[in-house]
Amino acid sequence: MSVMKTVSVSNIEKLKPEKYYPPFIHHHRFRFFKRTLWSSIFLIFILFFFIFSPSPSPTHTDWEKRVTKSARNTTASSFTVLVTGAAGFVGCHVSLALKHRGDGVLGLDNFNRYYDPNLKRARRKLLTRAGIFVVEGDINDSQLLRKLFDLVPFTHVMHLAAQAGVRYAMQNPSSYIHSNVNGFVNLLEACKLANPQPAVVWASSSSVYGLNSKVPFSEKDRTDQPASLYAATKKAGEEIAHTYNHIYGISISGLRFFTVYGPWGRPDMAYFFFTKNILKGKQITIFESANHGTVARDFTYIDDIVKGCLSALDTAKKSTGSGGKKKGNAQFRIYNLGNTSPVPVTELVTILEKLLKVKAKRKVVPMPRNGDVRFTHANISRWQRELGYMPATDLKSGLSKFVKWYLNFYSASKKKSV
Ligand SMILES: O=C(O)[C@H]1O[C@H](OP(=O)(O)OP(=O)(O)OC[C@H]2O[C@@H](n3ccc(=O)[nH]c3=O)[C@H](O)[C@@H]2O)[C@H](O)[C@@H](O)[C@@H]1O
Repeated sequence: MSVMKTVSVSNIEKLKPEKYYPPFIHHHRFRFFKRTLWSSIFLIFILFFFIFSPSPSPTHTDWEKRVTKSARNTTASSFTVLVTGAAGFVGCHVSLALKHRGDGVLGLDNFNRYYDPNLKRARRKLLTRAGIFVVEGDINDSQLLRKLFDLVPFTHVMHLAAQAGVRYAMQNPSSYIHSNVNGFVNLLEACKLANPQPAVVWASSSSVYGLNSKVPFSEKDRTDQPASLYAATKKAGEEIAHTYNHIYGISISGLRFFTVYGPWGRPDMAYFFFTKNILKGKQITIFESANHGTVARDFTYIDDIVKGCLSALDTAKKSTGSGGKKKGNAQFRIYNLGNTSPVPVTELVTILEKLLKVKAKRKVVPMPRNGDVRFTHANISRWQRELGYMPATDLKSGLSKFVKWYLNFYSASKKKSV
């Protein structure tokens, strides 16, 4: 008002177009400007968020749907199987075979870094294509296991998750206890409480025969002199399995695998890294026993092992307990799954040389004290008699299939990375 008084009318006329505003209007304009600015910034931020944020992670219900869909079987008489270690070598093959014949399969794998996780992820791609969902998680995670058992009434658990490898046990002993002892107990705890209780088929190892010298190894032979911590944890697994069978009525079948090899195999195994090194022109170290003695293995081809696993699942009887209570004696079995035809490691190298058409740079050294045993040889009469199967693949044919896969897989990955 005071301003109005001191300014003449003609001056006012002049001032108007020059935008004279009283102070309160100035104040409003400034607030309005500030608000608009902040709203625009906010809007831009929201826009950016929607445009550039990664696609939303699946909701919990999506995850549950994937779990139940994957585990759905095609006929009422087929199985619903939880396969632990599904992204592993044997796990991947067994999962595919089960799905192929109409069983519902849910995979579980922790994708650890013991060997190249890219290979595990490539195996997972195969499984996904076949309609198998692999849950990324550890068998030590009780909450996760409980959730899976709540969602799916598994009829069977094919337990193949483990810390594998004989020699690595000297570098990382606790990983063997973590997976092969703690993990196994944790899984059996979940099976014990499940309703219905599933029948469990799991992978033990030929290494439980340890320092035994009587061949071929029979399931009736002693298994109390393991040569490695790996073997000791597998032996512990067999005893733990017996306890859960005895107290809780879980039907359990242990399969003693004999040096399994084949396509999609494990890079930590000799046949695999020998192939890699022979192709690269690198030296390979071949162990020999005392007095230039032969070191040999009863190498068993993956397809034969898969058939062994499936026949063990097919002949597994139901568990008798429920909700942690035993209602009667349950089935307890152990089988050797071997080829029953041991081959010296030197011979394995000769076969690889022929298949790869490259001469290996061999260095023969005395077998270090690393947990390895001199030889393995399976007596498989029980497998034949009770599961009705005989392995059908000799080392030469099996390695030929492996080499074909190896060359294909790694030349394809190389092309992709270029
Ligand atoms: O059958 C089994 O129970 C076991 O078979 C394999 O263990 P292994 O038989 O020792 O297989 P590799 O590690 O592939 O060794 C095969 C042979 O090559 C020999 N070898 C290994 C490494 C090397 O540098 N040089 C060498 O001569 C070993 O002494 C052995 O005789 C697996 O690694 C174990 O996980 C499995 O449980």
